[in-house]
Amino acid sequence: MQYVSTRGRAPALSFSGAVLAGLARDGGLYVPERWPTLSAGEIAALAGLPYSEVAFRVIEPFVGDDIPQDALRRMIDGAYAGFHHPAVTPLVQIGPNHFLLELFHGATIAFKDVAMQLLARLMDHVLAEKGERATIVGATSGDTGSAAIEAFRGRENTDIFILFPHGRVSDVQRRQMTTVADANVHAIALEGTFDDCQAQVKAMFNHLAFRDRVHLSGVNSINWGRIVAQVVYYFVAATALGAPHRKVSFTVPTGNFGDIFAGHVARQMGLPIRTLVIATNVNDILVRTLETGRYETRGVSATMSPSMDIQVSSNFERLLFEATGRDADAVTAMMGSLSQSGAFDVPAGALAEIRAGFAAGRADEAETAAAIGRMLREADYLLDPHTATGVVVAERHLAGTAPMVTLATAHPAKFPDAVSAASGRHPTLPERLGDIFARDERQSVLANDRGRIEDFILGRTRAASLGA
Ligand SMILES: Cc1ncc(COP(=O)(O)O)c(C=O)c1O
Ligand SMILES: N[C@@H](CCOP(=O)(O)O)C(=O)O
Repeated sequence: MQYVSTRGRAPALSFSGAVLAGLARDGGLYVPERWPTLSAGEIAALAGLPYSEVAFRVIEPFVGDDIPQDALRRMIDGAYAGFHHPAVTPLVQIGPNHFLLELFHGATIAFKDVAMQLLARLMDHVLAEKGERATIVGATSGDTGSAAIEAFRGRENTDIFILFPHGRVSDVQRRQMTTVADANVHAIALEGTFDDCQAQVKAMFNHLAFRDRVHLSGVNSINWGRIVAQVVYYFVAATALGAPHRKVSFTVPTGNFGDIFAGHVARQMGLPIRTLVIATNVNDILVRTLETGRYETRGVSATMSPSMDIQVSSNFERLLFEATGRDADAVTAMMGSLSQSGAFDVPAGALAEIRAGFAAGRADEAETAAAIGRMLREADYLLDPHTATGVVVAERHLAGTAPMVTLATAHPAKFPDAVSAASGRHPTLPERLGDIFARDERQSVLANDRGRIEDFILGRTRAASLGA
């Protein structure tokens, strides 16, 4: 399987190449040259299998002969052995036709662990095969960073630098990043927003001399390795609810559009998904885009679901590529307009295509808080604020016979202040994180300046000497 860039001007790469590259050299995102499909029989056979077996069957067609099958199996088994629930991503019913897919049973109690645990193993494998080291950079609004640090800490072949918006993540999220003592881990509090962090990461990728010198690689959902691992749980949930014999809908709390794009991939592979519902907080650029056809950035507002306080939603580029019939020139023009003027218009045909497969809705702060309180009273279930936005929006789309699965993307204890204010109940941190407030913190506060960030990385990465 080869991977092509959404901007059409970077060389096609193998699976390993796309995973190591992160962002394509033309600024685009890698997607497979075609979608592998599973037949209805193959999908039906997934029901009830262990999570890691489903993962192998879903991921293997994207890898092909690039990684030996036994090595891929070992990495998948290792990635999910450490989860704290036997089902890895269990389903919980919260209403007559409404289910939560709990994605927070990994080490850092957010959905990012599901993909990051595998991505770290894939990268380690590929780097070891090549005898290389890499410098990993990532931008986080709180959850990607902690999951990435946990997955890459202490690994010999990688140094990891995570940029998070100074003062805009929860205390638990920050401490998950700043209390890790391993020498290859660097937590950078950037003076800016998440969008600034993400823009700096992309700028470093587009600074080719720096990129090559430090063997830059990325762990955000711009990396195809993240998306492919997230496709798996759509199959797990849908087959548990009767797919392929009946359709299932999903509501996805959305920011960077990686998680819901994974749902789109599952559908392209043959999983009968009725609707993919995009749920946002008041940072609702995607909802406005579906309503008006114009993608237009505005100032970002701080909310009780900070991981979704995002304006530039990276993976939407992958959907635009799909919806324009893989027209790389059209995508390049839209992304050019976005970086120049902060906006672009989605062509009418592409917009119709997107609207056919996706719905979208926003939940404001009051609605989100009310949902947290109500779910505790009615279902004795404590939602985290991101999941709560999903529940609010999902409830508007429950009509019909297809079961609705809302992705529960984080554990409420990651956001204790917001959750206790909304519900009156203080969520308890799982025991494995119990000492997080007793550990020493280590972070570097940096200005929002690419030169300063690159100097910081050059002074600390072990990959630079190899690439110099
Ligand atoms: C808890 C939580 N929910 C939802 C999201 C949004 O996911 P995505 O960026 O894949 O759209 C994020 C951040 O990515 C998150 O950390
Ligand atoms: N909400 C995310 C933002 C980055 O998303 P990613 O999926 O592209 O890594 C976070 O928690 O950091």
